[in-house]
Amino acid sequence: MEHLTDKVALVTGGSRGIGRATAIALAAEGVKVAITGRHFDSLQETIELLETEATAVVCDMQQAEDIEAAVAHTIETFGQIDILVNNAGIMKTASFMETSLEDLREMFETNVFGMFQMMQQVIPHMIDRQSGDVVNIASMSAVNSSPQTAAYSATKFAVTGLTEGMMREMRQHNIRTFTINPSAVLTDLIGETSLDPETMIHPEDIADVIVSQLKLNRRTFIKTNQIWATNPVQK
Ligand SMILES: NC(=O)C1=CN([C@@H]2O[C@H](COP(=O)(O)OP(=O)(O)OC[C@H]3O[C@@H](n4cnc5c(N)ncnc54)[C@H](O)[C@@H]3O)[C@@H](O)[C@H]2O)C=CC1
Ligand SMILES: CC(=O)C(C)=O
Repeated sequence: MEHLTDKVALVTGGSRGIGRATAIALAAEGVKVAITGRHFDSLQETIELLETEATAVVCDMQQAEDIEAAVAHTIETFGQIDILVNNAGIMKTASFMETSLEDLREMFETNVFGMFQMMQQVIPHMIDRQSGDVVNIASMSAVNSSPQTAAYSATKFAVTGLTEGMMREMRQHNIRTFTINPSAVLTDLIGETSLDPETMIHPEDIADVIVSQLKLNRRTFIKTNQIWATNPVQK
């Protein structure tokens, strides 16, 4: 297994949920962490939980200049980026006929275009160093689409396509790319559910999967996974 100590990670959407749990888990491994999000105060709350060198940058994934600045800040602060965790995302649910074009656009802006721009900013640094790990959070909604989530699913199917093609181009540079497909995780994004929270996946479980995959010997990686709750029960 690889050690992650002294590597540098940039985690988007680090203010809560899966992003915060991932930042905490990476920090516990000795990784230096930069987190991004839209609100300074909630980013600061995460920073206080990190037992490592850490920095926070306000960055709206819908703004290209914010993404550029966040990457520049991370490189200035830590000198490199070894691990990019593309986690920031939004979900708006509605029946197909009630889905507005505006909501579809907003989800694509954050979940796909933001991720695309973040990768285009970070990957050149990884190519220069002939090493790097990109972790893209897709979803089980990238595998199956369902009533009420056609538009969200479309963004996550797009994440899969974007990620796989990029991965096939970049592995010649020793850049590993992991697509993570969780089913329902207990976070603000999922909101109220009919499931007993204790039986759902918790954000820390996803963080554990990410850390364990990153620790694999660099000659190998898990291209895509599917993370399910073992026995989700109704409340
Ligand atoms: N919670 C769930 O059941 C599942 C979530 N996912 C994915 O996991 C990722 C993280 O979601 P959760 O932690 O569950 O949600 P969350 O709502 O708790 O956290 C989302 C994070 O993304 C950030 N974010 C949203 N829009 C942004 C923008 N325009 N610019 C910058 N940051 C922005 C938020 O501020 C927050 O930090 C998302 O990509 C989501 O689609 C995937 C499968 C299941
Ligand atoms: C929210 C989400 O992406 C699920 C339940 O797969």
